[in-house]
Amino acid sequence: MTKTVVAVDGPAGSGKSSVSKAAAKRLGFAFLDTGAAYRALAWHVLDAGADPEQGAAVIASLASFDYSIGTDPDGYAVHVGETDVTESIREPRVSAAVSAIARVPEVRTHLTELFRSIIRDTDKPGIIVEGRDITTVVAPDATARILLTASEEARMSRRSAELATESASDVAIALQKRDRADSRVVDFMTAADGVVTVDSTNLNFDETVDAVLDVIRTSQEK
Ligand SMILES: Nc1ncnc2c1ncn2[C@@H]1O[C@H](COP(=O)(O)OP(=O)(O)O)[C@@H](O)[C@H]1O
Ligand SMILES: Nc1ccn([C@@H]2O[C@H](COP(=O)(O)OP(=O)(O)O)[C@@H](O)[C@H]2O)c(=O)n1
Repeated sequence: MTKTVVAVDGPAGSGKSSVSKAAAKRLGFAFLDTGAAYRALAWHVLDAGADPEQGAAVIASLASFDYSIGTDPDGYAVHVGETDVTESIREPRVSAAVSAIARVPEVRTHLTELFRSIIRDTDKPGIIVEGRDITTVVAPDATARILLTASEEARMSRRSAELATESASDVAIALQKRDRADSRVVDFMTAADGVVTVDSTNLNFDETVDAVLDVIRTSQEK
């Protein structure tokens, strides 16, 4: 049986991770959070005391980047070497550093290869892969390709509801800044040819999961 690959892209806070995870659980599929890898590399660069703005230092750190991530949608751990970084990669200092390392072409090539090998190796009937360039670069031949969007206002209020320790305005500013920096590298605000847009602005969580499952079902029938 051929493996179903589902590619999901979109801006920060659009629901990529939570919605993809829920859809993967419903389908018995694996789930891959590619943003976690970019975050883990940013963590690794900071941990080594290197400057994430220095492309050469970031490229040099790839050699010692011993990364692993689980693909179980019920819970996955992210490791760099022996260190469990599942929680620490969500810290604001990592979020603030990640766009700088993500714009280095050598980083993108390295991580794209890693994602493709994880997709190849999964033993589940399918995998949902979410990020910024999955529909266009990592898996342009995916069975289903989805751009998950939501208004900036909805994305910011969802994200600030999650991060109780920070003020809503700090979260909003950081999110806008990261989206702006990221969209200079990859276009995740407009759907490429053949990519289906799911706008979750006026959908609740379950309705968004259902909309994504519908797109997957329709693509599998083709
Ligand atoms: N349609 C929706 N309606 C309400 N809340 C949502 C919806 N989709 C996602 N969320 C919530 O928004 C927050 C951000 O979602 P997340 O999956 O982390 O986004 P992303 O991975 O795109 O950054 C999460 O708390 C999630 O539960
Ligand atoms: N496919 C991807 C995924 C993430 N990224 C980068 O990784 C960062 C973190 O991604 P994420 O998906 O964890 O971010 P959130 O949208 O969940 O906050 C993004 O801000 C991008 O800089 C990327 O460049 N390409």
